[in-house]
Amino acid sequence: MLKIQVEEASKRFQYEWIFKNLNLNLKSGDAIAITGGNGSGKSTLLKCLSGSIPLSSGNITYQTQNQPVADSDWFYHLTVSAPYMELPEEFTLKELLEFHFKFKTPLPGLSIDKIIETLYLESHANKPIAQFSSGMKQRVKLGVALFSDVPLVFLDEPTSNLDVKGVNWYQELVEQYKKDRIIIVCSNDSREYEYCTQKLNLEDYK
Ligand SMILES: Nc1ncnc2c1ncn2[C@@H]1O[C@H](COP(=O)(O)OP(=O)(O)OP(=O)(O)O)[C@@H](O)[C@H]1O
Repeated sequence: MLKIQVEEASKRFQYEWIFKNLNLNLKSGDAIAITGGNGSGKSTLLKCLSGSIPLSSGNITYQTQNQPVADSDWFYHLTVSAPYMELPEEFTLKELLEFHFKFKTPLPGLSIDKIIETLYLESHANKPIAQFSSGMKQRVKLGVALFSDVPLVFLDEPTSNLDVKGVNWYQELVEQYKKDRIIIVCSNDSREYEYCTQKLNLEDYK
């Protein structure tokens, strides 16, 4: 069981406050949508929650089995799919997955071949990522995030570049793989977070 506690979290860049005094408690099984207009701070909050940038004030703590997790170890417990994250373009899909799963374990029952099949990319397994379409790259990012055996998954704009079929695929995928995890989705599109049980609007923390 993973728990995340956020207390009076505030973030500013230079003199611009992005969010102030944000409190939040999450535990395994929770799915939360972080909403707000363009530039409201969704990606910034995601980066703070995942430990990639610091808060300006306040605290974020992670606990597993009621034991605190050191900030430097948070990344073992999470994956992120986000538009600003680059995939290694020179790898083929198979090489990318083999590389990623040297560091993270796939969920039980998932092999590299099964993952490629679930991504509907069987005929592209040996093609360099550089030659993938933007929608194919997005499916790879979502797959890498959701198929890793971690208790916390961050999804920033998960359906960007996906067509209608891709959006349906995403919705079915999350439904199947959200169980017993914390899912945090940054989004302006309700199709991306219909399954979320909680919603946090960043406009409320200015
Ligand atoms: N490294 C940085 N230095 C200074 N300002 C930054 C930095 N990163 C983000 N910002 C600013 O923080 C604000 C929030 O940006 P952020 O990307 O978090 O918004 P967002 O809600 O994710 O937007 P969008 O919906 O357009 O993706 C913006 O004004 C942005 O310019």
